[in-house]
Amino acid sequence: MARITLDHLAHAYKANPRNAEDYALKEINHVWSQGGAYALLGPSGCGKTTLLNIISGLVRPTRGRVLFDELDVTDLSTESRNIAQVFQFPVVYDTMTVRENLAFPLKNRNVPRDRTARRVEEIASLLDLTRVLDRKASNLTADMKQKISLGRGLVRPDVAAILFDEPLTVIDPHLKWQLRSTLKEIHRALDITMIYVTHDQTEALTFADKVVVMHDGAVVQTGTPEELFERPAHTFVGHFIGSPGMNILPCRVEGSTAFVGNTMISLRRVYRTLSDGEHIELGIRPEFVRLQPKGAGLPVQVRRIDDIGRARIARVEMNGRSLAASVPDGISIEGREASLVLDPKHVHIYANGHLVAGEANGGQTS
Ligand SMILES: Nc1ncnc2c1ncn2[C@@H]1O[C@H](COP(=O)(O)OP(=O)(O)OP(=O)(O)O)[C@@H](O)[C@H]1O
Repeated sequence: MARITLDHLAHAYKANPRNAEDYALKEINHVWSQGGAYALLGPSGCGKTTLLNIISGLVRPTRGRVLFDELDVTDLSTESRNIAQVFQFPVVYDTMTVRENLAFPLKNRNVPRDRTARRVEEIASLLDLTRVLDRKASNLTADMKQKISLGRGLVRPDVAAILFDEPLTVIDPHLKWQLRSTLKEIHRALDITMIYVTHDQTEALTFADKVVVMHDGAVVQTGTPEELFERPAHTFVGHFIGSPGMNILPCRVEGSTAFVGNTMISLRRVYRTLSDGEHIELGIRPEFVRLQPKGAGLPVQVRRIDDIGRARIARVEMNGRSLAASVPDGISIEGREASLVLDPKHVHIYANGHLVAGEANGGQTS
């Protein structure tokens, strides 16, 4: 079990990288605490697998170091790093029984037979595999085989960390939600550092205590699911997390007022530091925007209203830009013209994509 430190880590697949665009992974400094449950979340191509492969030792970084506790492992092979990995597709021995498959990583390391047997029973019970322990793996479904792969990853109690690379890809959708919460329970039971790579926000937010969001080769925010929702540090995080994602509107800001077109929006904070050359945007989640009949607020045109069970969401348009808003109970809109009212507590201001803290009216940054 280990704390994992990424120290000035960067990676370029091309030789002699010159500028930021040449790097698949831009410089990262990060500490994964011992025993933490982390998700590495981002769209395809953002560099997740590259980072995971650097931690596991499959890829040597162009720059920087990887430390497991105090030990520099940058030049150590995957085998000597003492980590377990679970991949997208099952890695099982078809000719062996489920019990033999689960025992394999322990047998390989000469763990005594009675300890192996106890651990296999424990892991099988956590993954609900007990009833198939003596069946041959070859006869099982892809779901079951992937559970065995998960079990093989989890069975060694002494690993520095377990790395999961999109482990639920082959799992049947109706079993996915169940396995997601099972993995979370397993993390609590085993106290091992776990890093879970996914492009699926639901998987990341269910599994992880801390989510590391990547975009275009860089970490744009590390935070709890609540922090990512309440205070996205980058417009990408606002847009990528949430369903629907955060509304982003170009604006102009003067002190504590934002101007979106001709509409003035009062802000809770004061923004004195924005400079002229920066691209300024206002971000607010649909949950904090109310659709109202035409009147005060941002003038919009309603395209449609979706009933998503727990709420009604309006899809609206403003100057060719699509936005989403909540529809309060009892509101009915005649025709297409309507207004949006923003809750100032949840309005964020971004400069060139990055959150600007602003100052509270008392003069403190917040
Ligand atoms: N072996 C390689 N050689 C050259 N470029 C690579 C190599 N592996 C990945 N890349 C590039 O590095 C970037 C990051 O890829 P990476 O696979 O790490 O992203 P990812 O977020 O894991 O995406 P996915 O979920 O699709 O695997 C991409 O632009 C990809 O094309």
